Amino acid sequence: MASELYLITPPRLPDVAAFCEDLAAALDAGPVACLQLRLKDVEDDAILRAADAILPVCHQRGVPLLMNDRPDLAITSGCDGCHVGQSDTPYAQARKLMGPGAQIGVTCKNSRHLAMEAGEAGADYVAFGAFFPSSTKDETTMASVEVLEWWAEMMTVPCVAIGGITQQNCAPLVEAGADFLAVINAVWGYPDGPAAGVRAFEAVLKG
Ligand SMILES: Cc1ncc(COP(=O)(O)OP(=O)(O)O)c(N)n1
Ligand SMILES: Cc1nc(C(=O)O)sc1CCOP(=O)(O)O
Ligand SMILES: [Mg+2]
Repeated sequence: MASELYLITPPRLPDVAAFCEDLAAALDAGPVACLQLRLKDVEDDAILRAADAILPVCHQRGVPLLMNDRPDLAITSGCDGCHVGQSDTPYAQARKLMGPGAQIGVTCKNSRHLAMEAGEAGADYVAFGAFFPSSTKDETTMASVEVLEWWAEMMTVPCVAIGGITQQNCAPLVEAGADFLAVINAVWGYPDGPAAGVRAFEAVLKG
């Protein structure tokens, strides 16, 4: 069983140019399956400027960029897809806006029902979490490893695990069958820098 790294940006990017240097180093350090641009409480203009700078860094390395929350901004900025939560644009509307070629994922917390609904509707992945307390996001629903095991055994739609995941605690999620581990702080806040954070995940994930 193999899991891949799904990287998410920090929630604020005060210096986008400096972030792009860190991002390039991180993507060059080891395998990253995709990047999600997740800026919270930030003006649309700033999100679009960030996407403009980040997109070439990703695409030069063959890494798709997904926009969090906002399929409309995903389209404007040329992102490859988007991630929507249960309080965001509904999946069906996101798909209608972005079209069949976009990669669209849906937050399903710890709910088999939400995941089956999203999977049947055509989501490219379902996301379960939070598996551990997160220093990035306070308000989360805790998820169990069992929901991952059940999904991985029963379904073919890929599943993402998120929430407080680190190089040290991710092994049970990998064993449970998570296709992707979505990570913020364990890479961007890694003591030796983001590139070292990606390398540390690579070492764990390749077993
Ligand atoms: C891969 C992935 N999984 C879950 C989330 C959380 O989405 P949501 O519940 O909409 O919360 P916010 O991220 O918008 O705060 C995610 N972004 N990515
Ligand atoms: C964005 C997000 N969504 C979550 C959920 O449970 O749906 S947890 C989370 C934060 C993930 O960041 P970190 O890897 O730093 O914990
Ligand atoms: Mg959201």
